[in-house]
Amino acid sequence: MQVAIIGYGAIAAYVGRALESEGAQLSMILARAGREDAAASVFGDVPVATGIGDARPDVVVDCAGHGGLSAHGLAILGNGLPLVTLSLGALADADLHARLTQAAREGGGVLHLCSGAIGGLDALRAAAIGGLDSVTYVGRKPPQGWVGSPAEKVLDLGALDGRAAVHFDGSARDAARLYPKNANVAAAVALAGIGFDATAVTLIADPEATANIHEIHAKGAFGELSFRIEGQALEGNPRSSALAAMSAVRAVLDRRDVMRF
Ligand SMILES: NC(=O)C1=CN([C@@H]2O[C@H](COP(=O)(O)OP(=O)(O)OC[C@H]3O[C@@H](n4cnc5c(N)ncnc54)[C@H](O)[C@@H]3O)[C@@H](O)[C@H]2O)C=CC1
Ligand SMILES: O=C([O-])CC(=O)C(=O)O
Repeated sequence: MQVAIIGYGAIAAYVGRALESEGAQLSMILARAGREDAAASVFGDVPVATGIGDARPDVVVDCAGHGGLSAHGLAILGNGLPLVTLSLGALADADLHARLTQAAREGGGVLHLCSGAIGGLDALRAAAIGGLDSVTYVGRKPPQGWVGSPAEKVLDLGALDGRAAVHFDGSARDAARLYPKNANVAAAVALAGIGFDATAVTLIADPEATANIHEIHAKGAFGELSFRIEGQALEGNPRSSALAAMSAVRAVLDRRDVMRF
C-alpha cells in the first residue's frame, strides 16, 4: 500500500512509523512551501511536495490539522483519492464542508472521518437513526494540554491552584472553530450525532488530570449512553492523545481488510 501523509508533526511521525512497520510504503509527504527541509528531517528520504499534483497513492492521511485539510482536501478528493482525516473540526466551516463534499462527489474521492481521540461514535451514529434528544461532550485535559488555545485568554494555566476550571461552554461549532488543535473530538461527536449546533460542549483545564479525558452523554429513542476515555498524551505533543494517531493508522489498515467494522 502506498501512503501519502499531510504534515510532519507528532501524529504524522507516529502514523508514518506504524504504517511502515505494517508493510506500507510512504510515497509522499505534503508540507507547506518553505517547510520541506523540516518535513525531510522527520521522514528521511520520503519525497516531500507542497501539493498532491498528479500523484496516485492508495490513500492520503491528513495529520496536519485544519490548515492541512483546507489546503489539500479539495485537490485530493477531486482527484478521486481516499483521504483519511483527523481534522474533523475544520468541517464546522459550512463552506469548506460543502466544497469538500462537492469535490468528493465530482472527483470520486472519499473523506474518511477518523474517530480520533474518542470512541463510542459507532453507538452514537446508530442512535441518531432513531432520533437523539440531547448530546453533550465534555473535554478535560491537564493545563499544558490547553497551551496555545483560547483557554489562555480566560485562565492563567500555570496558576490553577489545584482547581479544575471551565474555559468554554457552548456549541460544538464554536468549540471546533475556536480550538482547532483541541476540539476535533467535539466535531466528531457532532458529526456522529446531532450536528455542530445542537451538540453541547464543555472544555475544562484540570491540574489534577493525568490524562486527556473525553466524555459523551447522549439521550434519545435508543435509551441513554455515557462514554468516557482517559487517553494518554502522544509523545511529542501534550495537546494530542496517542489514540488519535492510532485511530488514523487503524483507518488506513482497515482499507486492506475484506471484513470491516
Ligand atoms: N481528531 C482528533 O481526535 C485529533 C485531531 N488532532 C488534529 O491533528 C493535528 C495535528 O496534531 P499533532 O501532530 O499532535 O500536531 P503537531 O503540531 O505536532 O503537528 C502539526 C503538523 O502539521 C503541519 N502543518 C500545518 N499546516 C499544514 C499544511 N497546510 N500542510 C502541511 N502540513 C501542515 C505542521 O507543520 C506540523 O508539522 C492537530 O492540530 C489537530 O487539529 C489532534 C489530536 C486529536
Ligand atoms: O487528542 C485529543 O485528546 C483531542 C484533541 O486534541 C482534538 O480533538 O483535537
